[in-house]
Amino acid sequence: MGYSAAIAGASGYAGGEVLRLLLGHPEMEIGALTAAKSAGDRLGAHQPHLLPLADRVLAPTTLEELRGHDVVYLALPHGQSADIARQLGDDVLVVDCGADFRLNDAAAWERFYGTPHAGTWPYGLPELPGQRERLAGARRVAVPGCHVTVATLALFPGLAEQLVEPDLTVVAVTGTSGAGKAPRPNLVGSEVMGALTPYGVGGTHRHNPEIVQNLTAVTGEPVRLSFTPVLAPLPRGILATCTAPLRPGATVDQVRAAYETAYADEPFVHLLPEGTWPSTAMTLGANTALVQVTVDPDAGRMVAVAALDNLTKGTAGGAVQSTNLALGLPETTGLPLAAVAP
Ligand SMILES: NC(=O)C1=CN([C@@H]2O[C@H](COP(=O)(O)OP(=O)(O)OC[C@H]3O[C@@H](n4cnc5c(N)ncnc54)[C@H](OP(=O)(O)O)[C@@H]3O)[C@@H](O)[C@H]2O)C=CC1
Ligand SMILES: CC(=O)N[C@@H](CCC(=O)OP(=O)(O)O)C(=O)O
Repeated sequence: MGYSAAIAGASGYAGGEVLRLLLGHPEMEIGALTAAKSAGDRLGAHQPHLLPLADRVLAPTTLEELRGHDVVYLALPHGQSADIARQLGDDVLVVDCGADFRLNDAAAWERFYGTPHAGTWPYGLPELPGQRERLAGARRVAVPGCHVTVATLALFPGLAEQLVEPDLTVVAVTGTSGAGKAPRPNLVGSEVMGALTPYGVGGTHRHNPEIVQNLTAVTGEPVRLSFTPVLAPLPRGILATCTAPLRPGATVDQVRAAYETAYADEPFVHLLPEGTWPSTAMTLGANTALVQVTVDPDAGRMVAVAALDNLTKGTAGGAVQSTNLALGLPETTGLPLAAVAP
């Protein structure tokens, strides 16, 4: 074992998925596990699927518990990461699954999160152009939001090759685990089961500025985005349907070639064979994003669809992938390519 890792927020969904992946990671030893009101409980009371760790006891989330590890994963509610991260030394790799350090633009942060901006860290989406270089050797990583990962991967190759106008629509159907474990009125079983429900409609969802940030960096032009998330009665998974107007003269062959080139060497992002469309079920538990793209000639638009597991490639898998890059390990170490089916 090369590195020790502490996990803050180990009783939550994101922390639990980080732990599931680290249990299969040959270079990682699992150190402190911390929580807030669950401190003092057995991990097994909150994560019964993580049998090898069931008898570990959750500690309070304090500096004393977290320091002394090579890597600290923060899987805490928004706004809880900055204080802890500030106190951990620069020799520690801190990987934040929350939003605190994702945005460059302090005004956008304050508009969507309503608190002062904590800062900006290297962004944990290795597939974005130039990002692997920024993650190599990093000591701080901001893991993207799950809707942001799926929308960015669905759209960036077409934008990067200037085949579509930066005037985007994204409708992302998402499973309920994206909302975390804390109970919410619209997330009780009888409200969710048998229903599809939009939320964060009309440009109000906090992932809007993060998607725009990523795609503006790719195009170098201002990006207009209409993003609508839809809650679905699934525990895991996001399916994003994304469209953009074709630029004059752009063809379906050029669009397909752009995606083939962008993803040819990617270990975790796969362009499916023509005619096969992604489904969330193809990605469950795997660190994969599956993509398909075509052109709707009557609408004059590119249509790109991507699926991933919000807890794996959408959070914890992205976190471990970025950890591998930051530590100089092979990027794929410990990360599953095979999903669970049916
Ligand atoms: N779920 C997802 O798909 C994704 C989640 N994320 C991000 O990951 C982070 C965690 O989300 P998720 O796991 O879903 O949330 P959960 O509600 O499932 O878990 C939250 C965790 O944080 C702990 N916690 C709560 N308040 C505090 C506090 N004040 N100090 C220390 N620990 C605290 C909880 O402990 P206790 O049990 O004791 O309350 C629990 O372990 C969030 O920032 C989220 O936005 C990012 C991408 C996707
Ligand atoms: C179903 C659901 O509520 N999903 C969450 C996605 C959470 C996520 O990706 O994480 P961050 O909160 O870290 O950005 C949402 O839309 O807010």
